[in-house]
Amino acid sequence: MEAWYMNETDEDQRLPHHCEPRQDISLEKLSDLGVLYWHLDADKYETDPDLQQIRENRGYTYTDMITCSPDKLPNYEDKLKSFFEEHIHTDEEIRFCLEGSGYFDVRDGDDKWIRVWLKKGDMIVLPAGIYHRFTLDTSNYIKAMRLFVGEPVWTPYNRPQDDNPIRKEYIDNFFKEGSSSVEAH
Ligand SMILES: CSCCC(=O)/C(O)=C/O
Ligand SMILES: [Fe+2]
Repeated sequence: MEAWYMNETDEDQRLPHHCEPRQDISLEKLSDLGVLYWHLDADKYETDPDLQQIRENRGYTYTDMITCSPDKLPNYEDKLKSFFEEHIHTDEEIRFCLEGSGYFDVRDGDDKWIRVWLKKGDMIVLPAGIYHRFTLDTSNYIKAMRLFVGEPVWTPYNRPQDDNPIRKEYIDNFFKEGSSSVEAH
């Protein structure tokens, strides 16, 4: 997994959008934003004890698969457009990349975009309430496992969501005085 601050030019969203010079982001910085990461064996996902352990620890009872590519995803253009609208969810968004790759963009505490490049074997958790979006990269292909606690609710709430209780809870947990990420700096 690689992550970096984005340049916010109008270039194609599928390009990397590195700053010049590039500004890489550590896993620690991502965890300060509530973003969790593991690298697992994507070829063993059906029997992998490490994946099983994460599912048990975090209560991920539901799984399904999504393939995003022009020929595999129904309503491809509309779906990709809506994935790239900045939004939050009221639950975690959990994705485990089994094939291909794609970009999850998340906002940091200063409202800057961090681009997280998810590749085969990478598993990411975006916390409820974090502003984010998704795009394919130039490979135009990702197959991912989607995990969820209980019955899935995929509803996106597009920005602005400043009065949404889940957004407020996210801010309180990660950016208010006394929260773990603020104390760490
Ligand atoms: C590779 S999963 C597609 C993106 C998605 O499901 C989502 O909800 C983005 O926010
Ligand atoms: Fe999302």
